[in-house]
Amino acid sequence: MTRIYTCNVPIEADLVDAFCWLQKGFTDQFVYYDKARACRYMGLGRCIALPSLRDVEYECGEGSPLREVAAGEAAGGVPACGDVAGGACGTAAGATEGHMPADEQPPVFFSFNRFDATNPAPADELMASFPHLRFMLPEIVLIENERGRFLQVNSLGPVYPGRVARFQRMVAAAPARASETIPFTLQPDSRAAWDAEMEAALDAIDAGRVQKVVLSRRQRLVAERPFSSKDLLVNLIDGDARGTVLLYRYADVFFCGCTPELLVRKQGGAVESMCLAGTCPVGATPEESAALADELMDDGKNRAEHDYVVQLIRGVLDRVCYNVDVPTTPQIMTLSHVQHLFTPARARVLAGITLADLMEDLHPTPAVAGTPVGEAKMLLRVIEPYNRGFFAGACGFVDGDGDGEFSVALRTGVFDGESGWVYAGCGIVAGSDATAEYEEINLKLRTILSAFGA
Ligand SMILES: C=C(O[C@@H]1C=C(C(=O)O)C=C[C@H]1O)C(=O)O
Repeated sequence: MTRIYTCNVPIEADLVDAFCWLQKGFTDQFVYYDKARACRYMGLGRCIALPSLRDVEYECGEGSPLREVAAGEAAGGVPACGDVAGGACGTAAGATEGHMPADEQPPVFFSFNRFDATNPAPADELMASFPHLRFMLPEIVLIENERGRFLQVNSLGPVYPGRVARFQRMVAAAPARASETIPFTLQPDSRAAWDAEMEAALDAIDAGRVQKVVLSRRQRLVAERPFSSKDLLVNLIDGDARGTVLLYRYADVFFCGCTPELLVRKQGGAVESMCLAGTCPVGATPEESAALADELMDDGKNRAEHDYVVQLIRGVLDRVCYNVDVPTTPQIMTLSHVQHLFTPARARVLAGITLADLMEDLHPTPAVAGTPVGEAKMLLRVIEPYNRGFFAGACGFVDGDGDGEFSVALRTGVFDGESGWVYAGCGIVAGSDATAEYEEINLKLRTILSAFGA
C-alpha cells in the first residue's frame, strides 16, 4: 500500500493567477482546465508517480493551517493535515459514491498518455524527453470543481502545516496574470509529402485494409523570442479557443494545447464520453456558420466518418457499462475555427471497472486513429513520418476516489521555450480530397497557434 497524505484548504484567489504566481520554482507542471465548467486542476511539483492506483490509500485532512500558524498554536492542537481522526480516508480502487464531506478533496493524480505508446519509432527529441509514467501526483494542486476552490498539498508523510500556510499566503498574494504575445514563424511542411501520405491512405482504403484512417501533419514553429509554458497557458485560457486546456511540463519541455474532445469522464457510477468527428469551417457570420453546419449534417462522407466513432464508443460502453445512451443523430459543436459533428454518450459503469480501464478501452477511438483501430494504428506507423508522442493521446486526471476525466490531446504542440512542433489531423475515408484535408488541418492548427497570442 502507498499512503498519501493530502491536505486541502479553501482558497478565494483566481486559480490561474495563483498558478502563474506559484509555478516559478516548479519544473513539473500539470494542467487540466475545462474552460466551460468548473473542472479545473492545476498541479505543481513531483510528490510521487505510480504505475497503478490500485494499492493507494490516502488520508485527507482539512483545516486552516494559516489560522493555526497565525494564532501561534502548536501543531496538533487542532485537526492536523494527514490526521486520520480529523480527515476522510479512501482508496482509488474502492470508490463509493458520495462518501466524502463536500469540502474535502481526494488527492489528484495527472496522467498523460501517448497516442501509440508501443510504437517502436522514436518520437522527436522534445516528446522523447518525457518520462513514461502513469499516475503523477503533484506536491501542490490548485482545484476548482463543484465542491469549490482549494489548495491541495500532497505528501508521503503527514503534511507539514507550515508548508500549507506558506502556499496559502502565496496564493492569497497572487497578482493578476499578464499575457504576452509571442511572434513566431511556422516552417512549411512538404505538400508533396502530404500528397504521398494521402495516396497511401486512400490505397489502403481501396484495398479494404481500413475504412478510415486519421492522418496528421506536424509543423515546426520557431519563436522570435523565448517564451514560457505560462505564456501559452494564459493565452489558451484567456483566448478564444474552446474546450479543455492541457499542459504537461517536464523540466524544460512542455506539451500543451486546447482540445474539444472529451474521451471519458467518470463520477461515481456515471460515465460520459463523446463522439467527435466530421468537420467544416466556421463562417464569417452566424448565418454562414449555420449554413455550413447544415451542409455538414447532410454530408454522407462526414456522417460516415462520424459513425465509425459512434459505433466504437457504443460498443465499448455496451460491454463495460449499462444504461447506455448514445443518440442516433449527431449535433453540431461550434468552435472558434471549425465545427464538428458531435454525439454525446452516457452510461452507468459496471462495478469494478475503473476510469483507467475505461480510458484504455476507449482510446484511441476512430476519431484519431481510424477503423479498424489496430489496422489504422499500424498504417499510421508506416505512413506518418514521425511518432505522435502525446499528440492525440489520452490526457487527464484521476482522484483518490477513482473519479476524473480524460480528454484526447488534440490541437496541441510540444515546445522548449524557443521552438517546437504543432500537430493536427483529419479523418480520411474513400473519396477524401488531399487539398480539402490539408486545409482542414490548417484550420485546426489555428487553435494551438492562438497560444502565441494575437
Ligand atoms: C485529429 C483531429 O481532430 C479529430 C478529427 C476530426 C475530423 O476528421 O473531422 C474531428 C475532430 C477530431 O476528432 C485534430 O484536431 O488533430
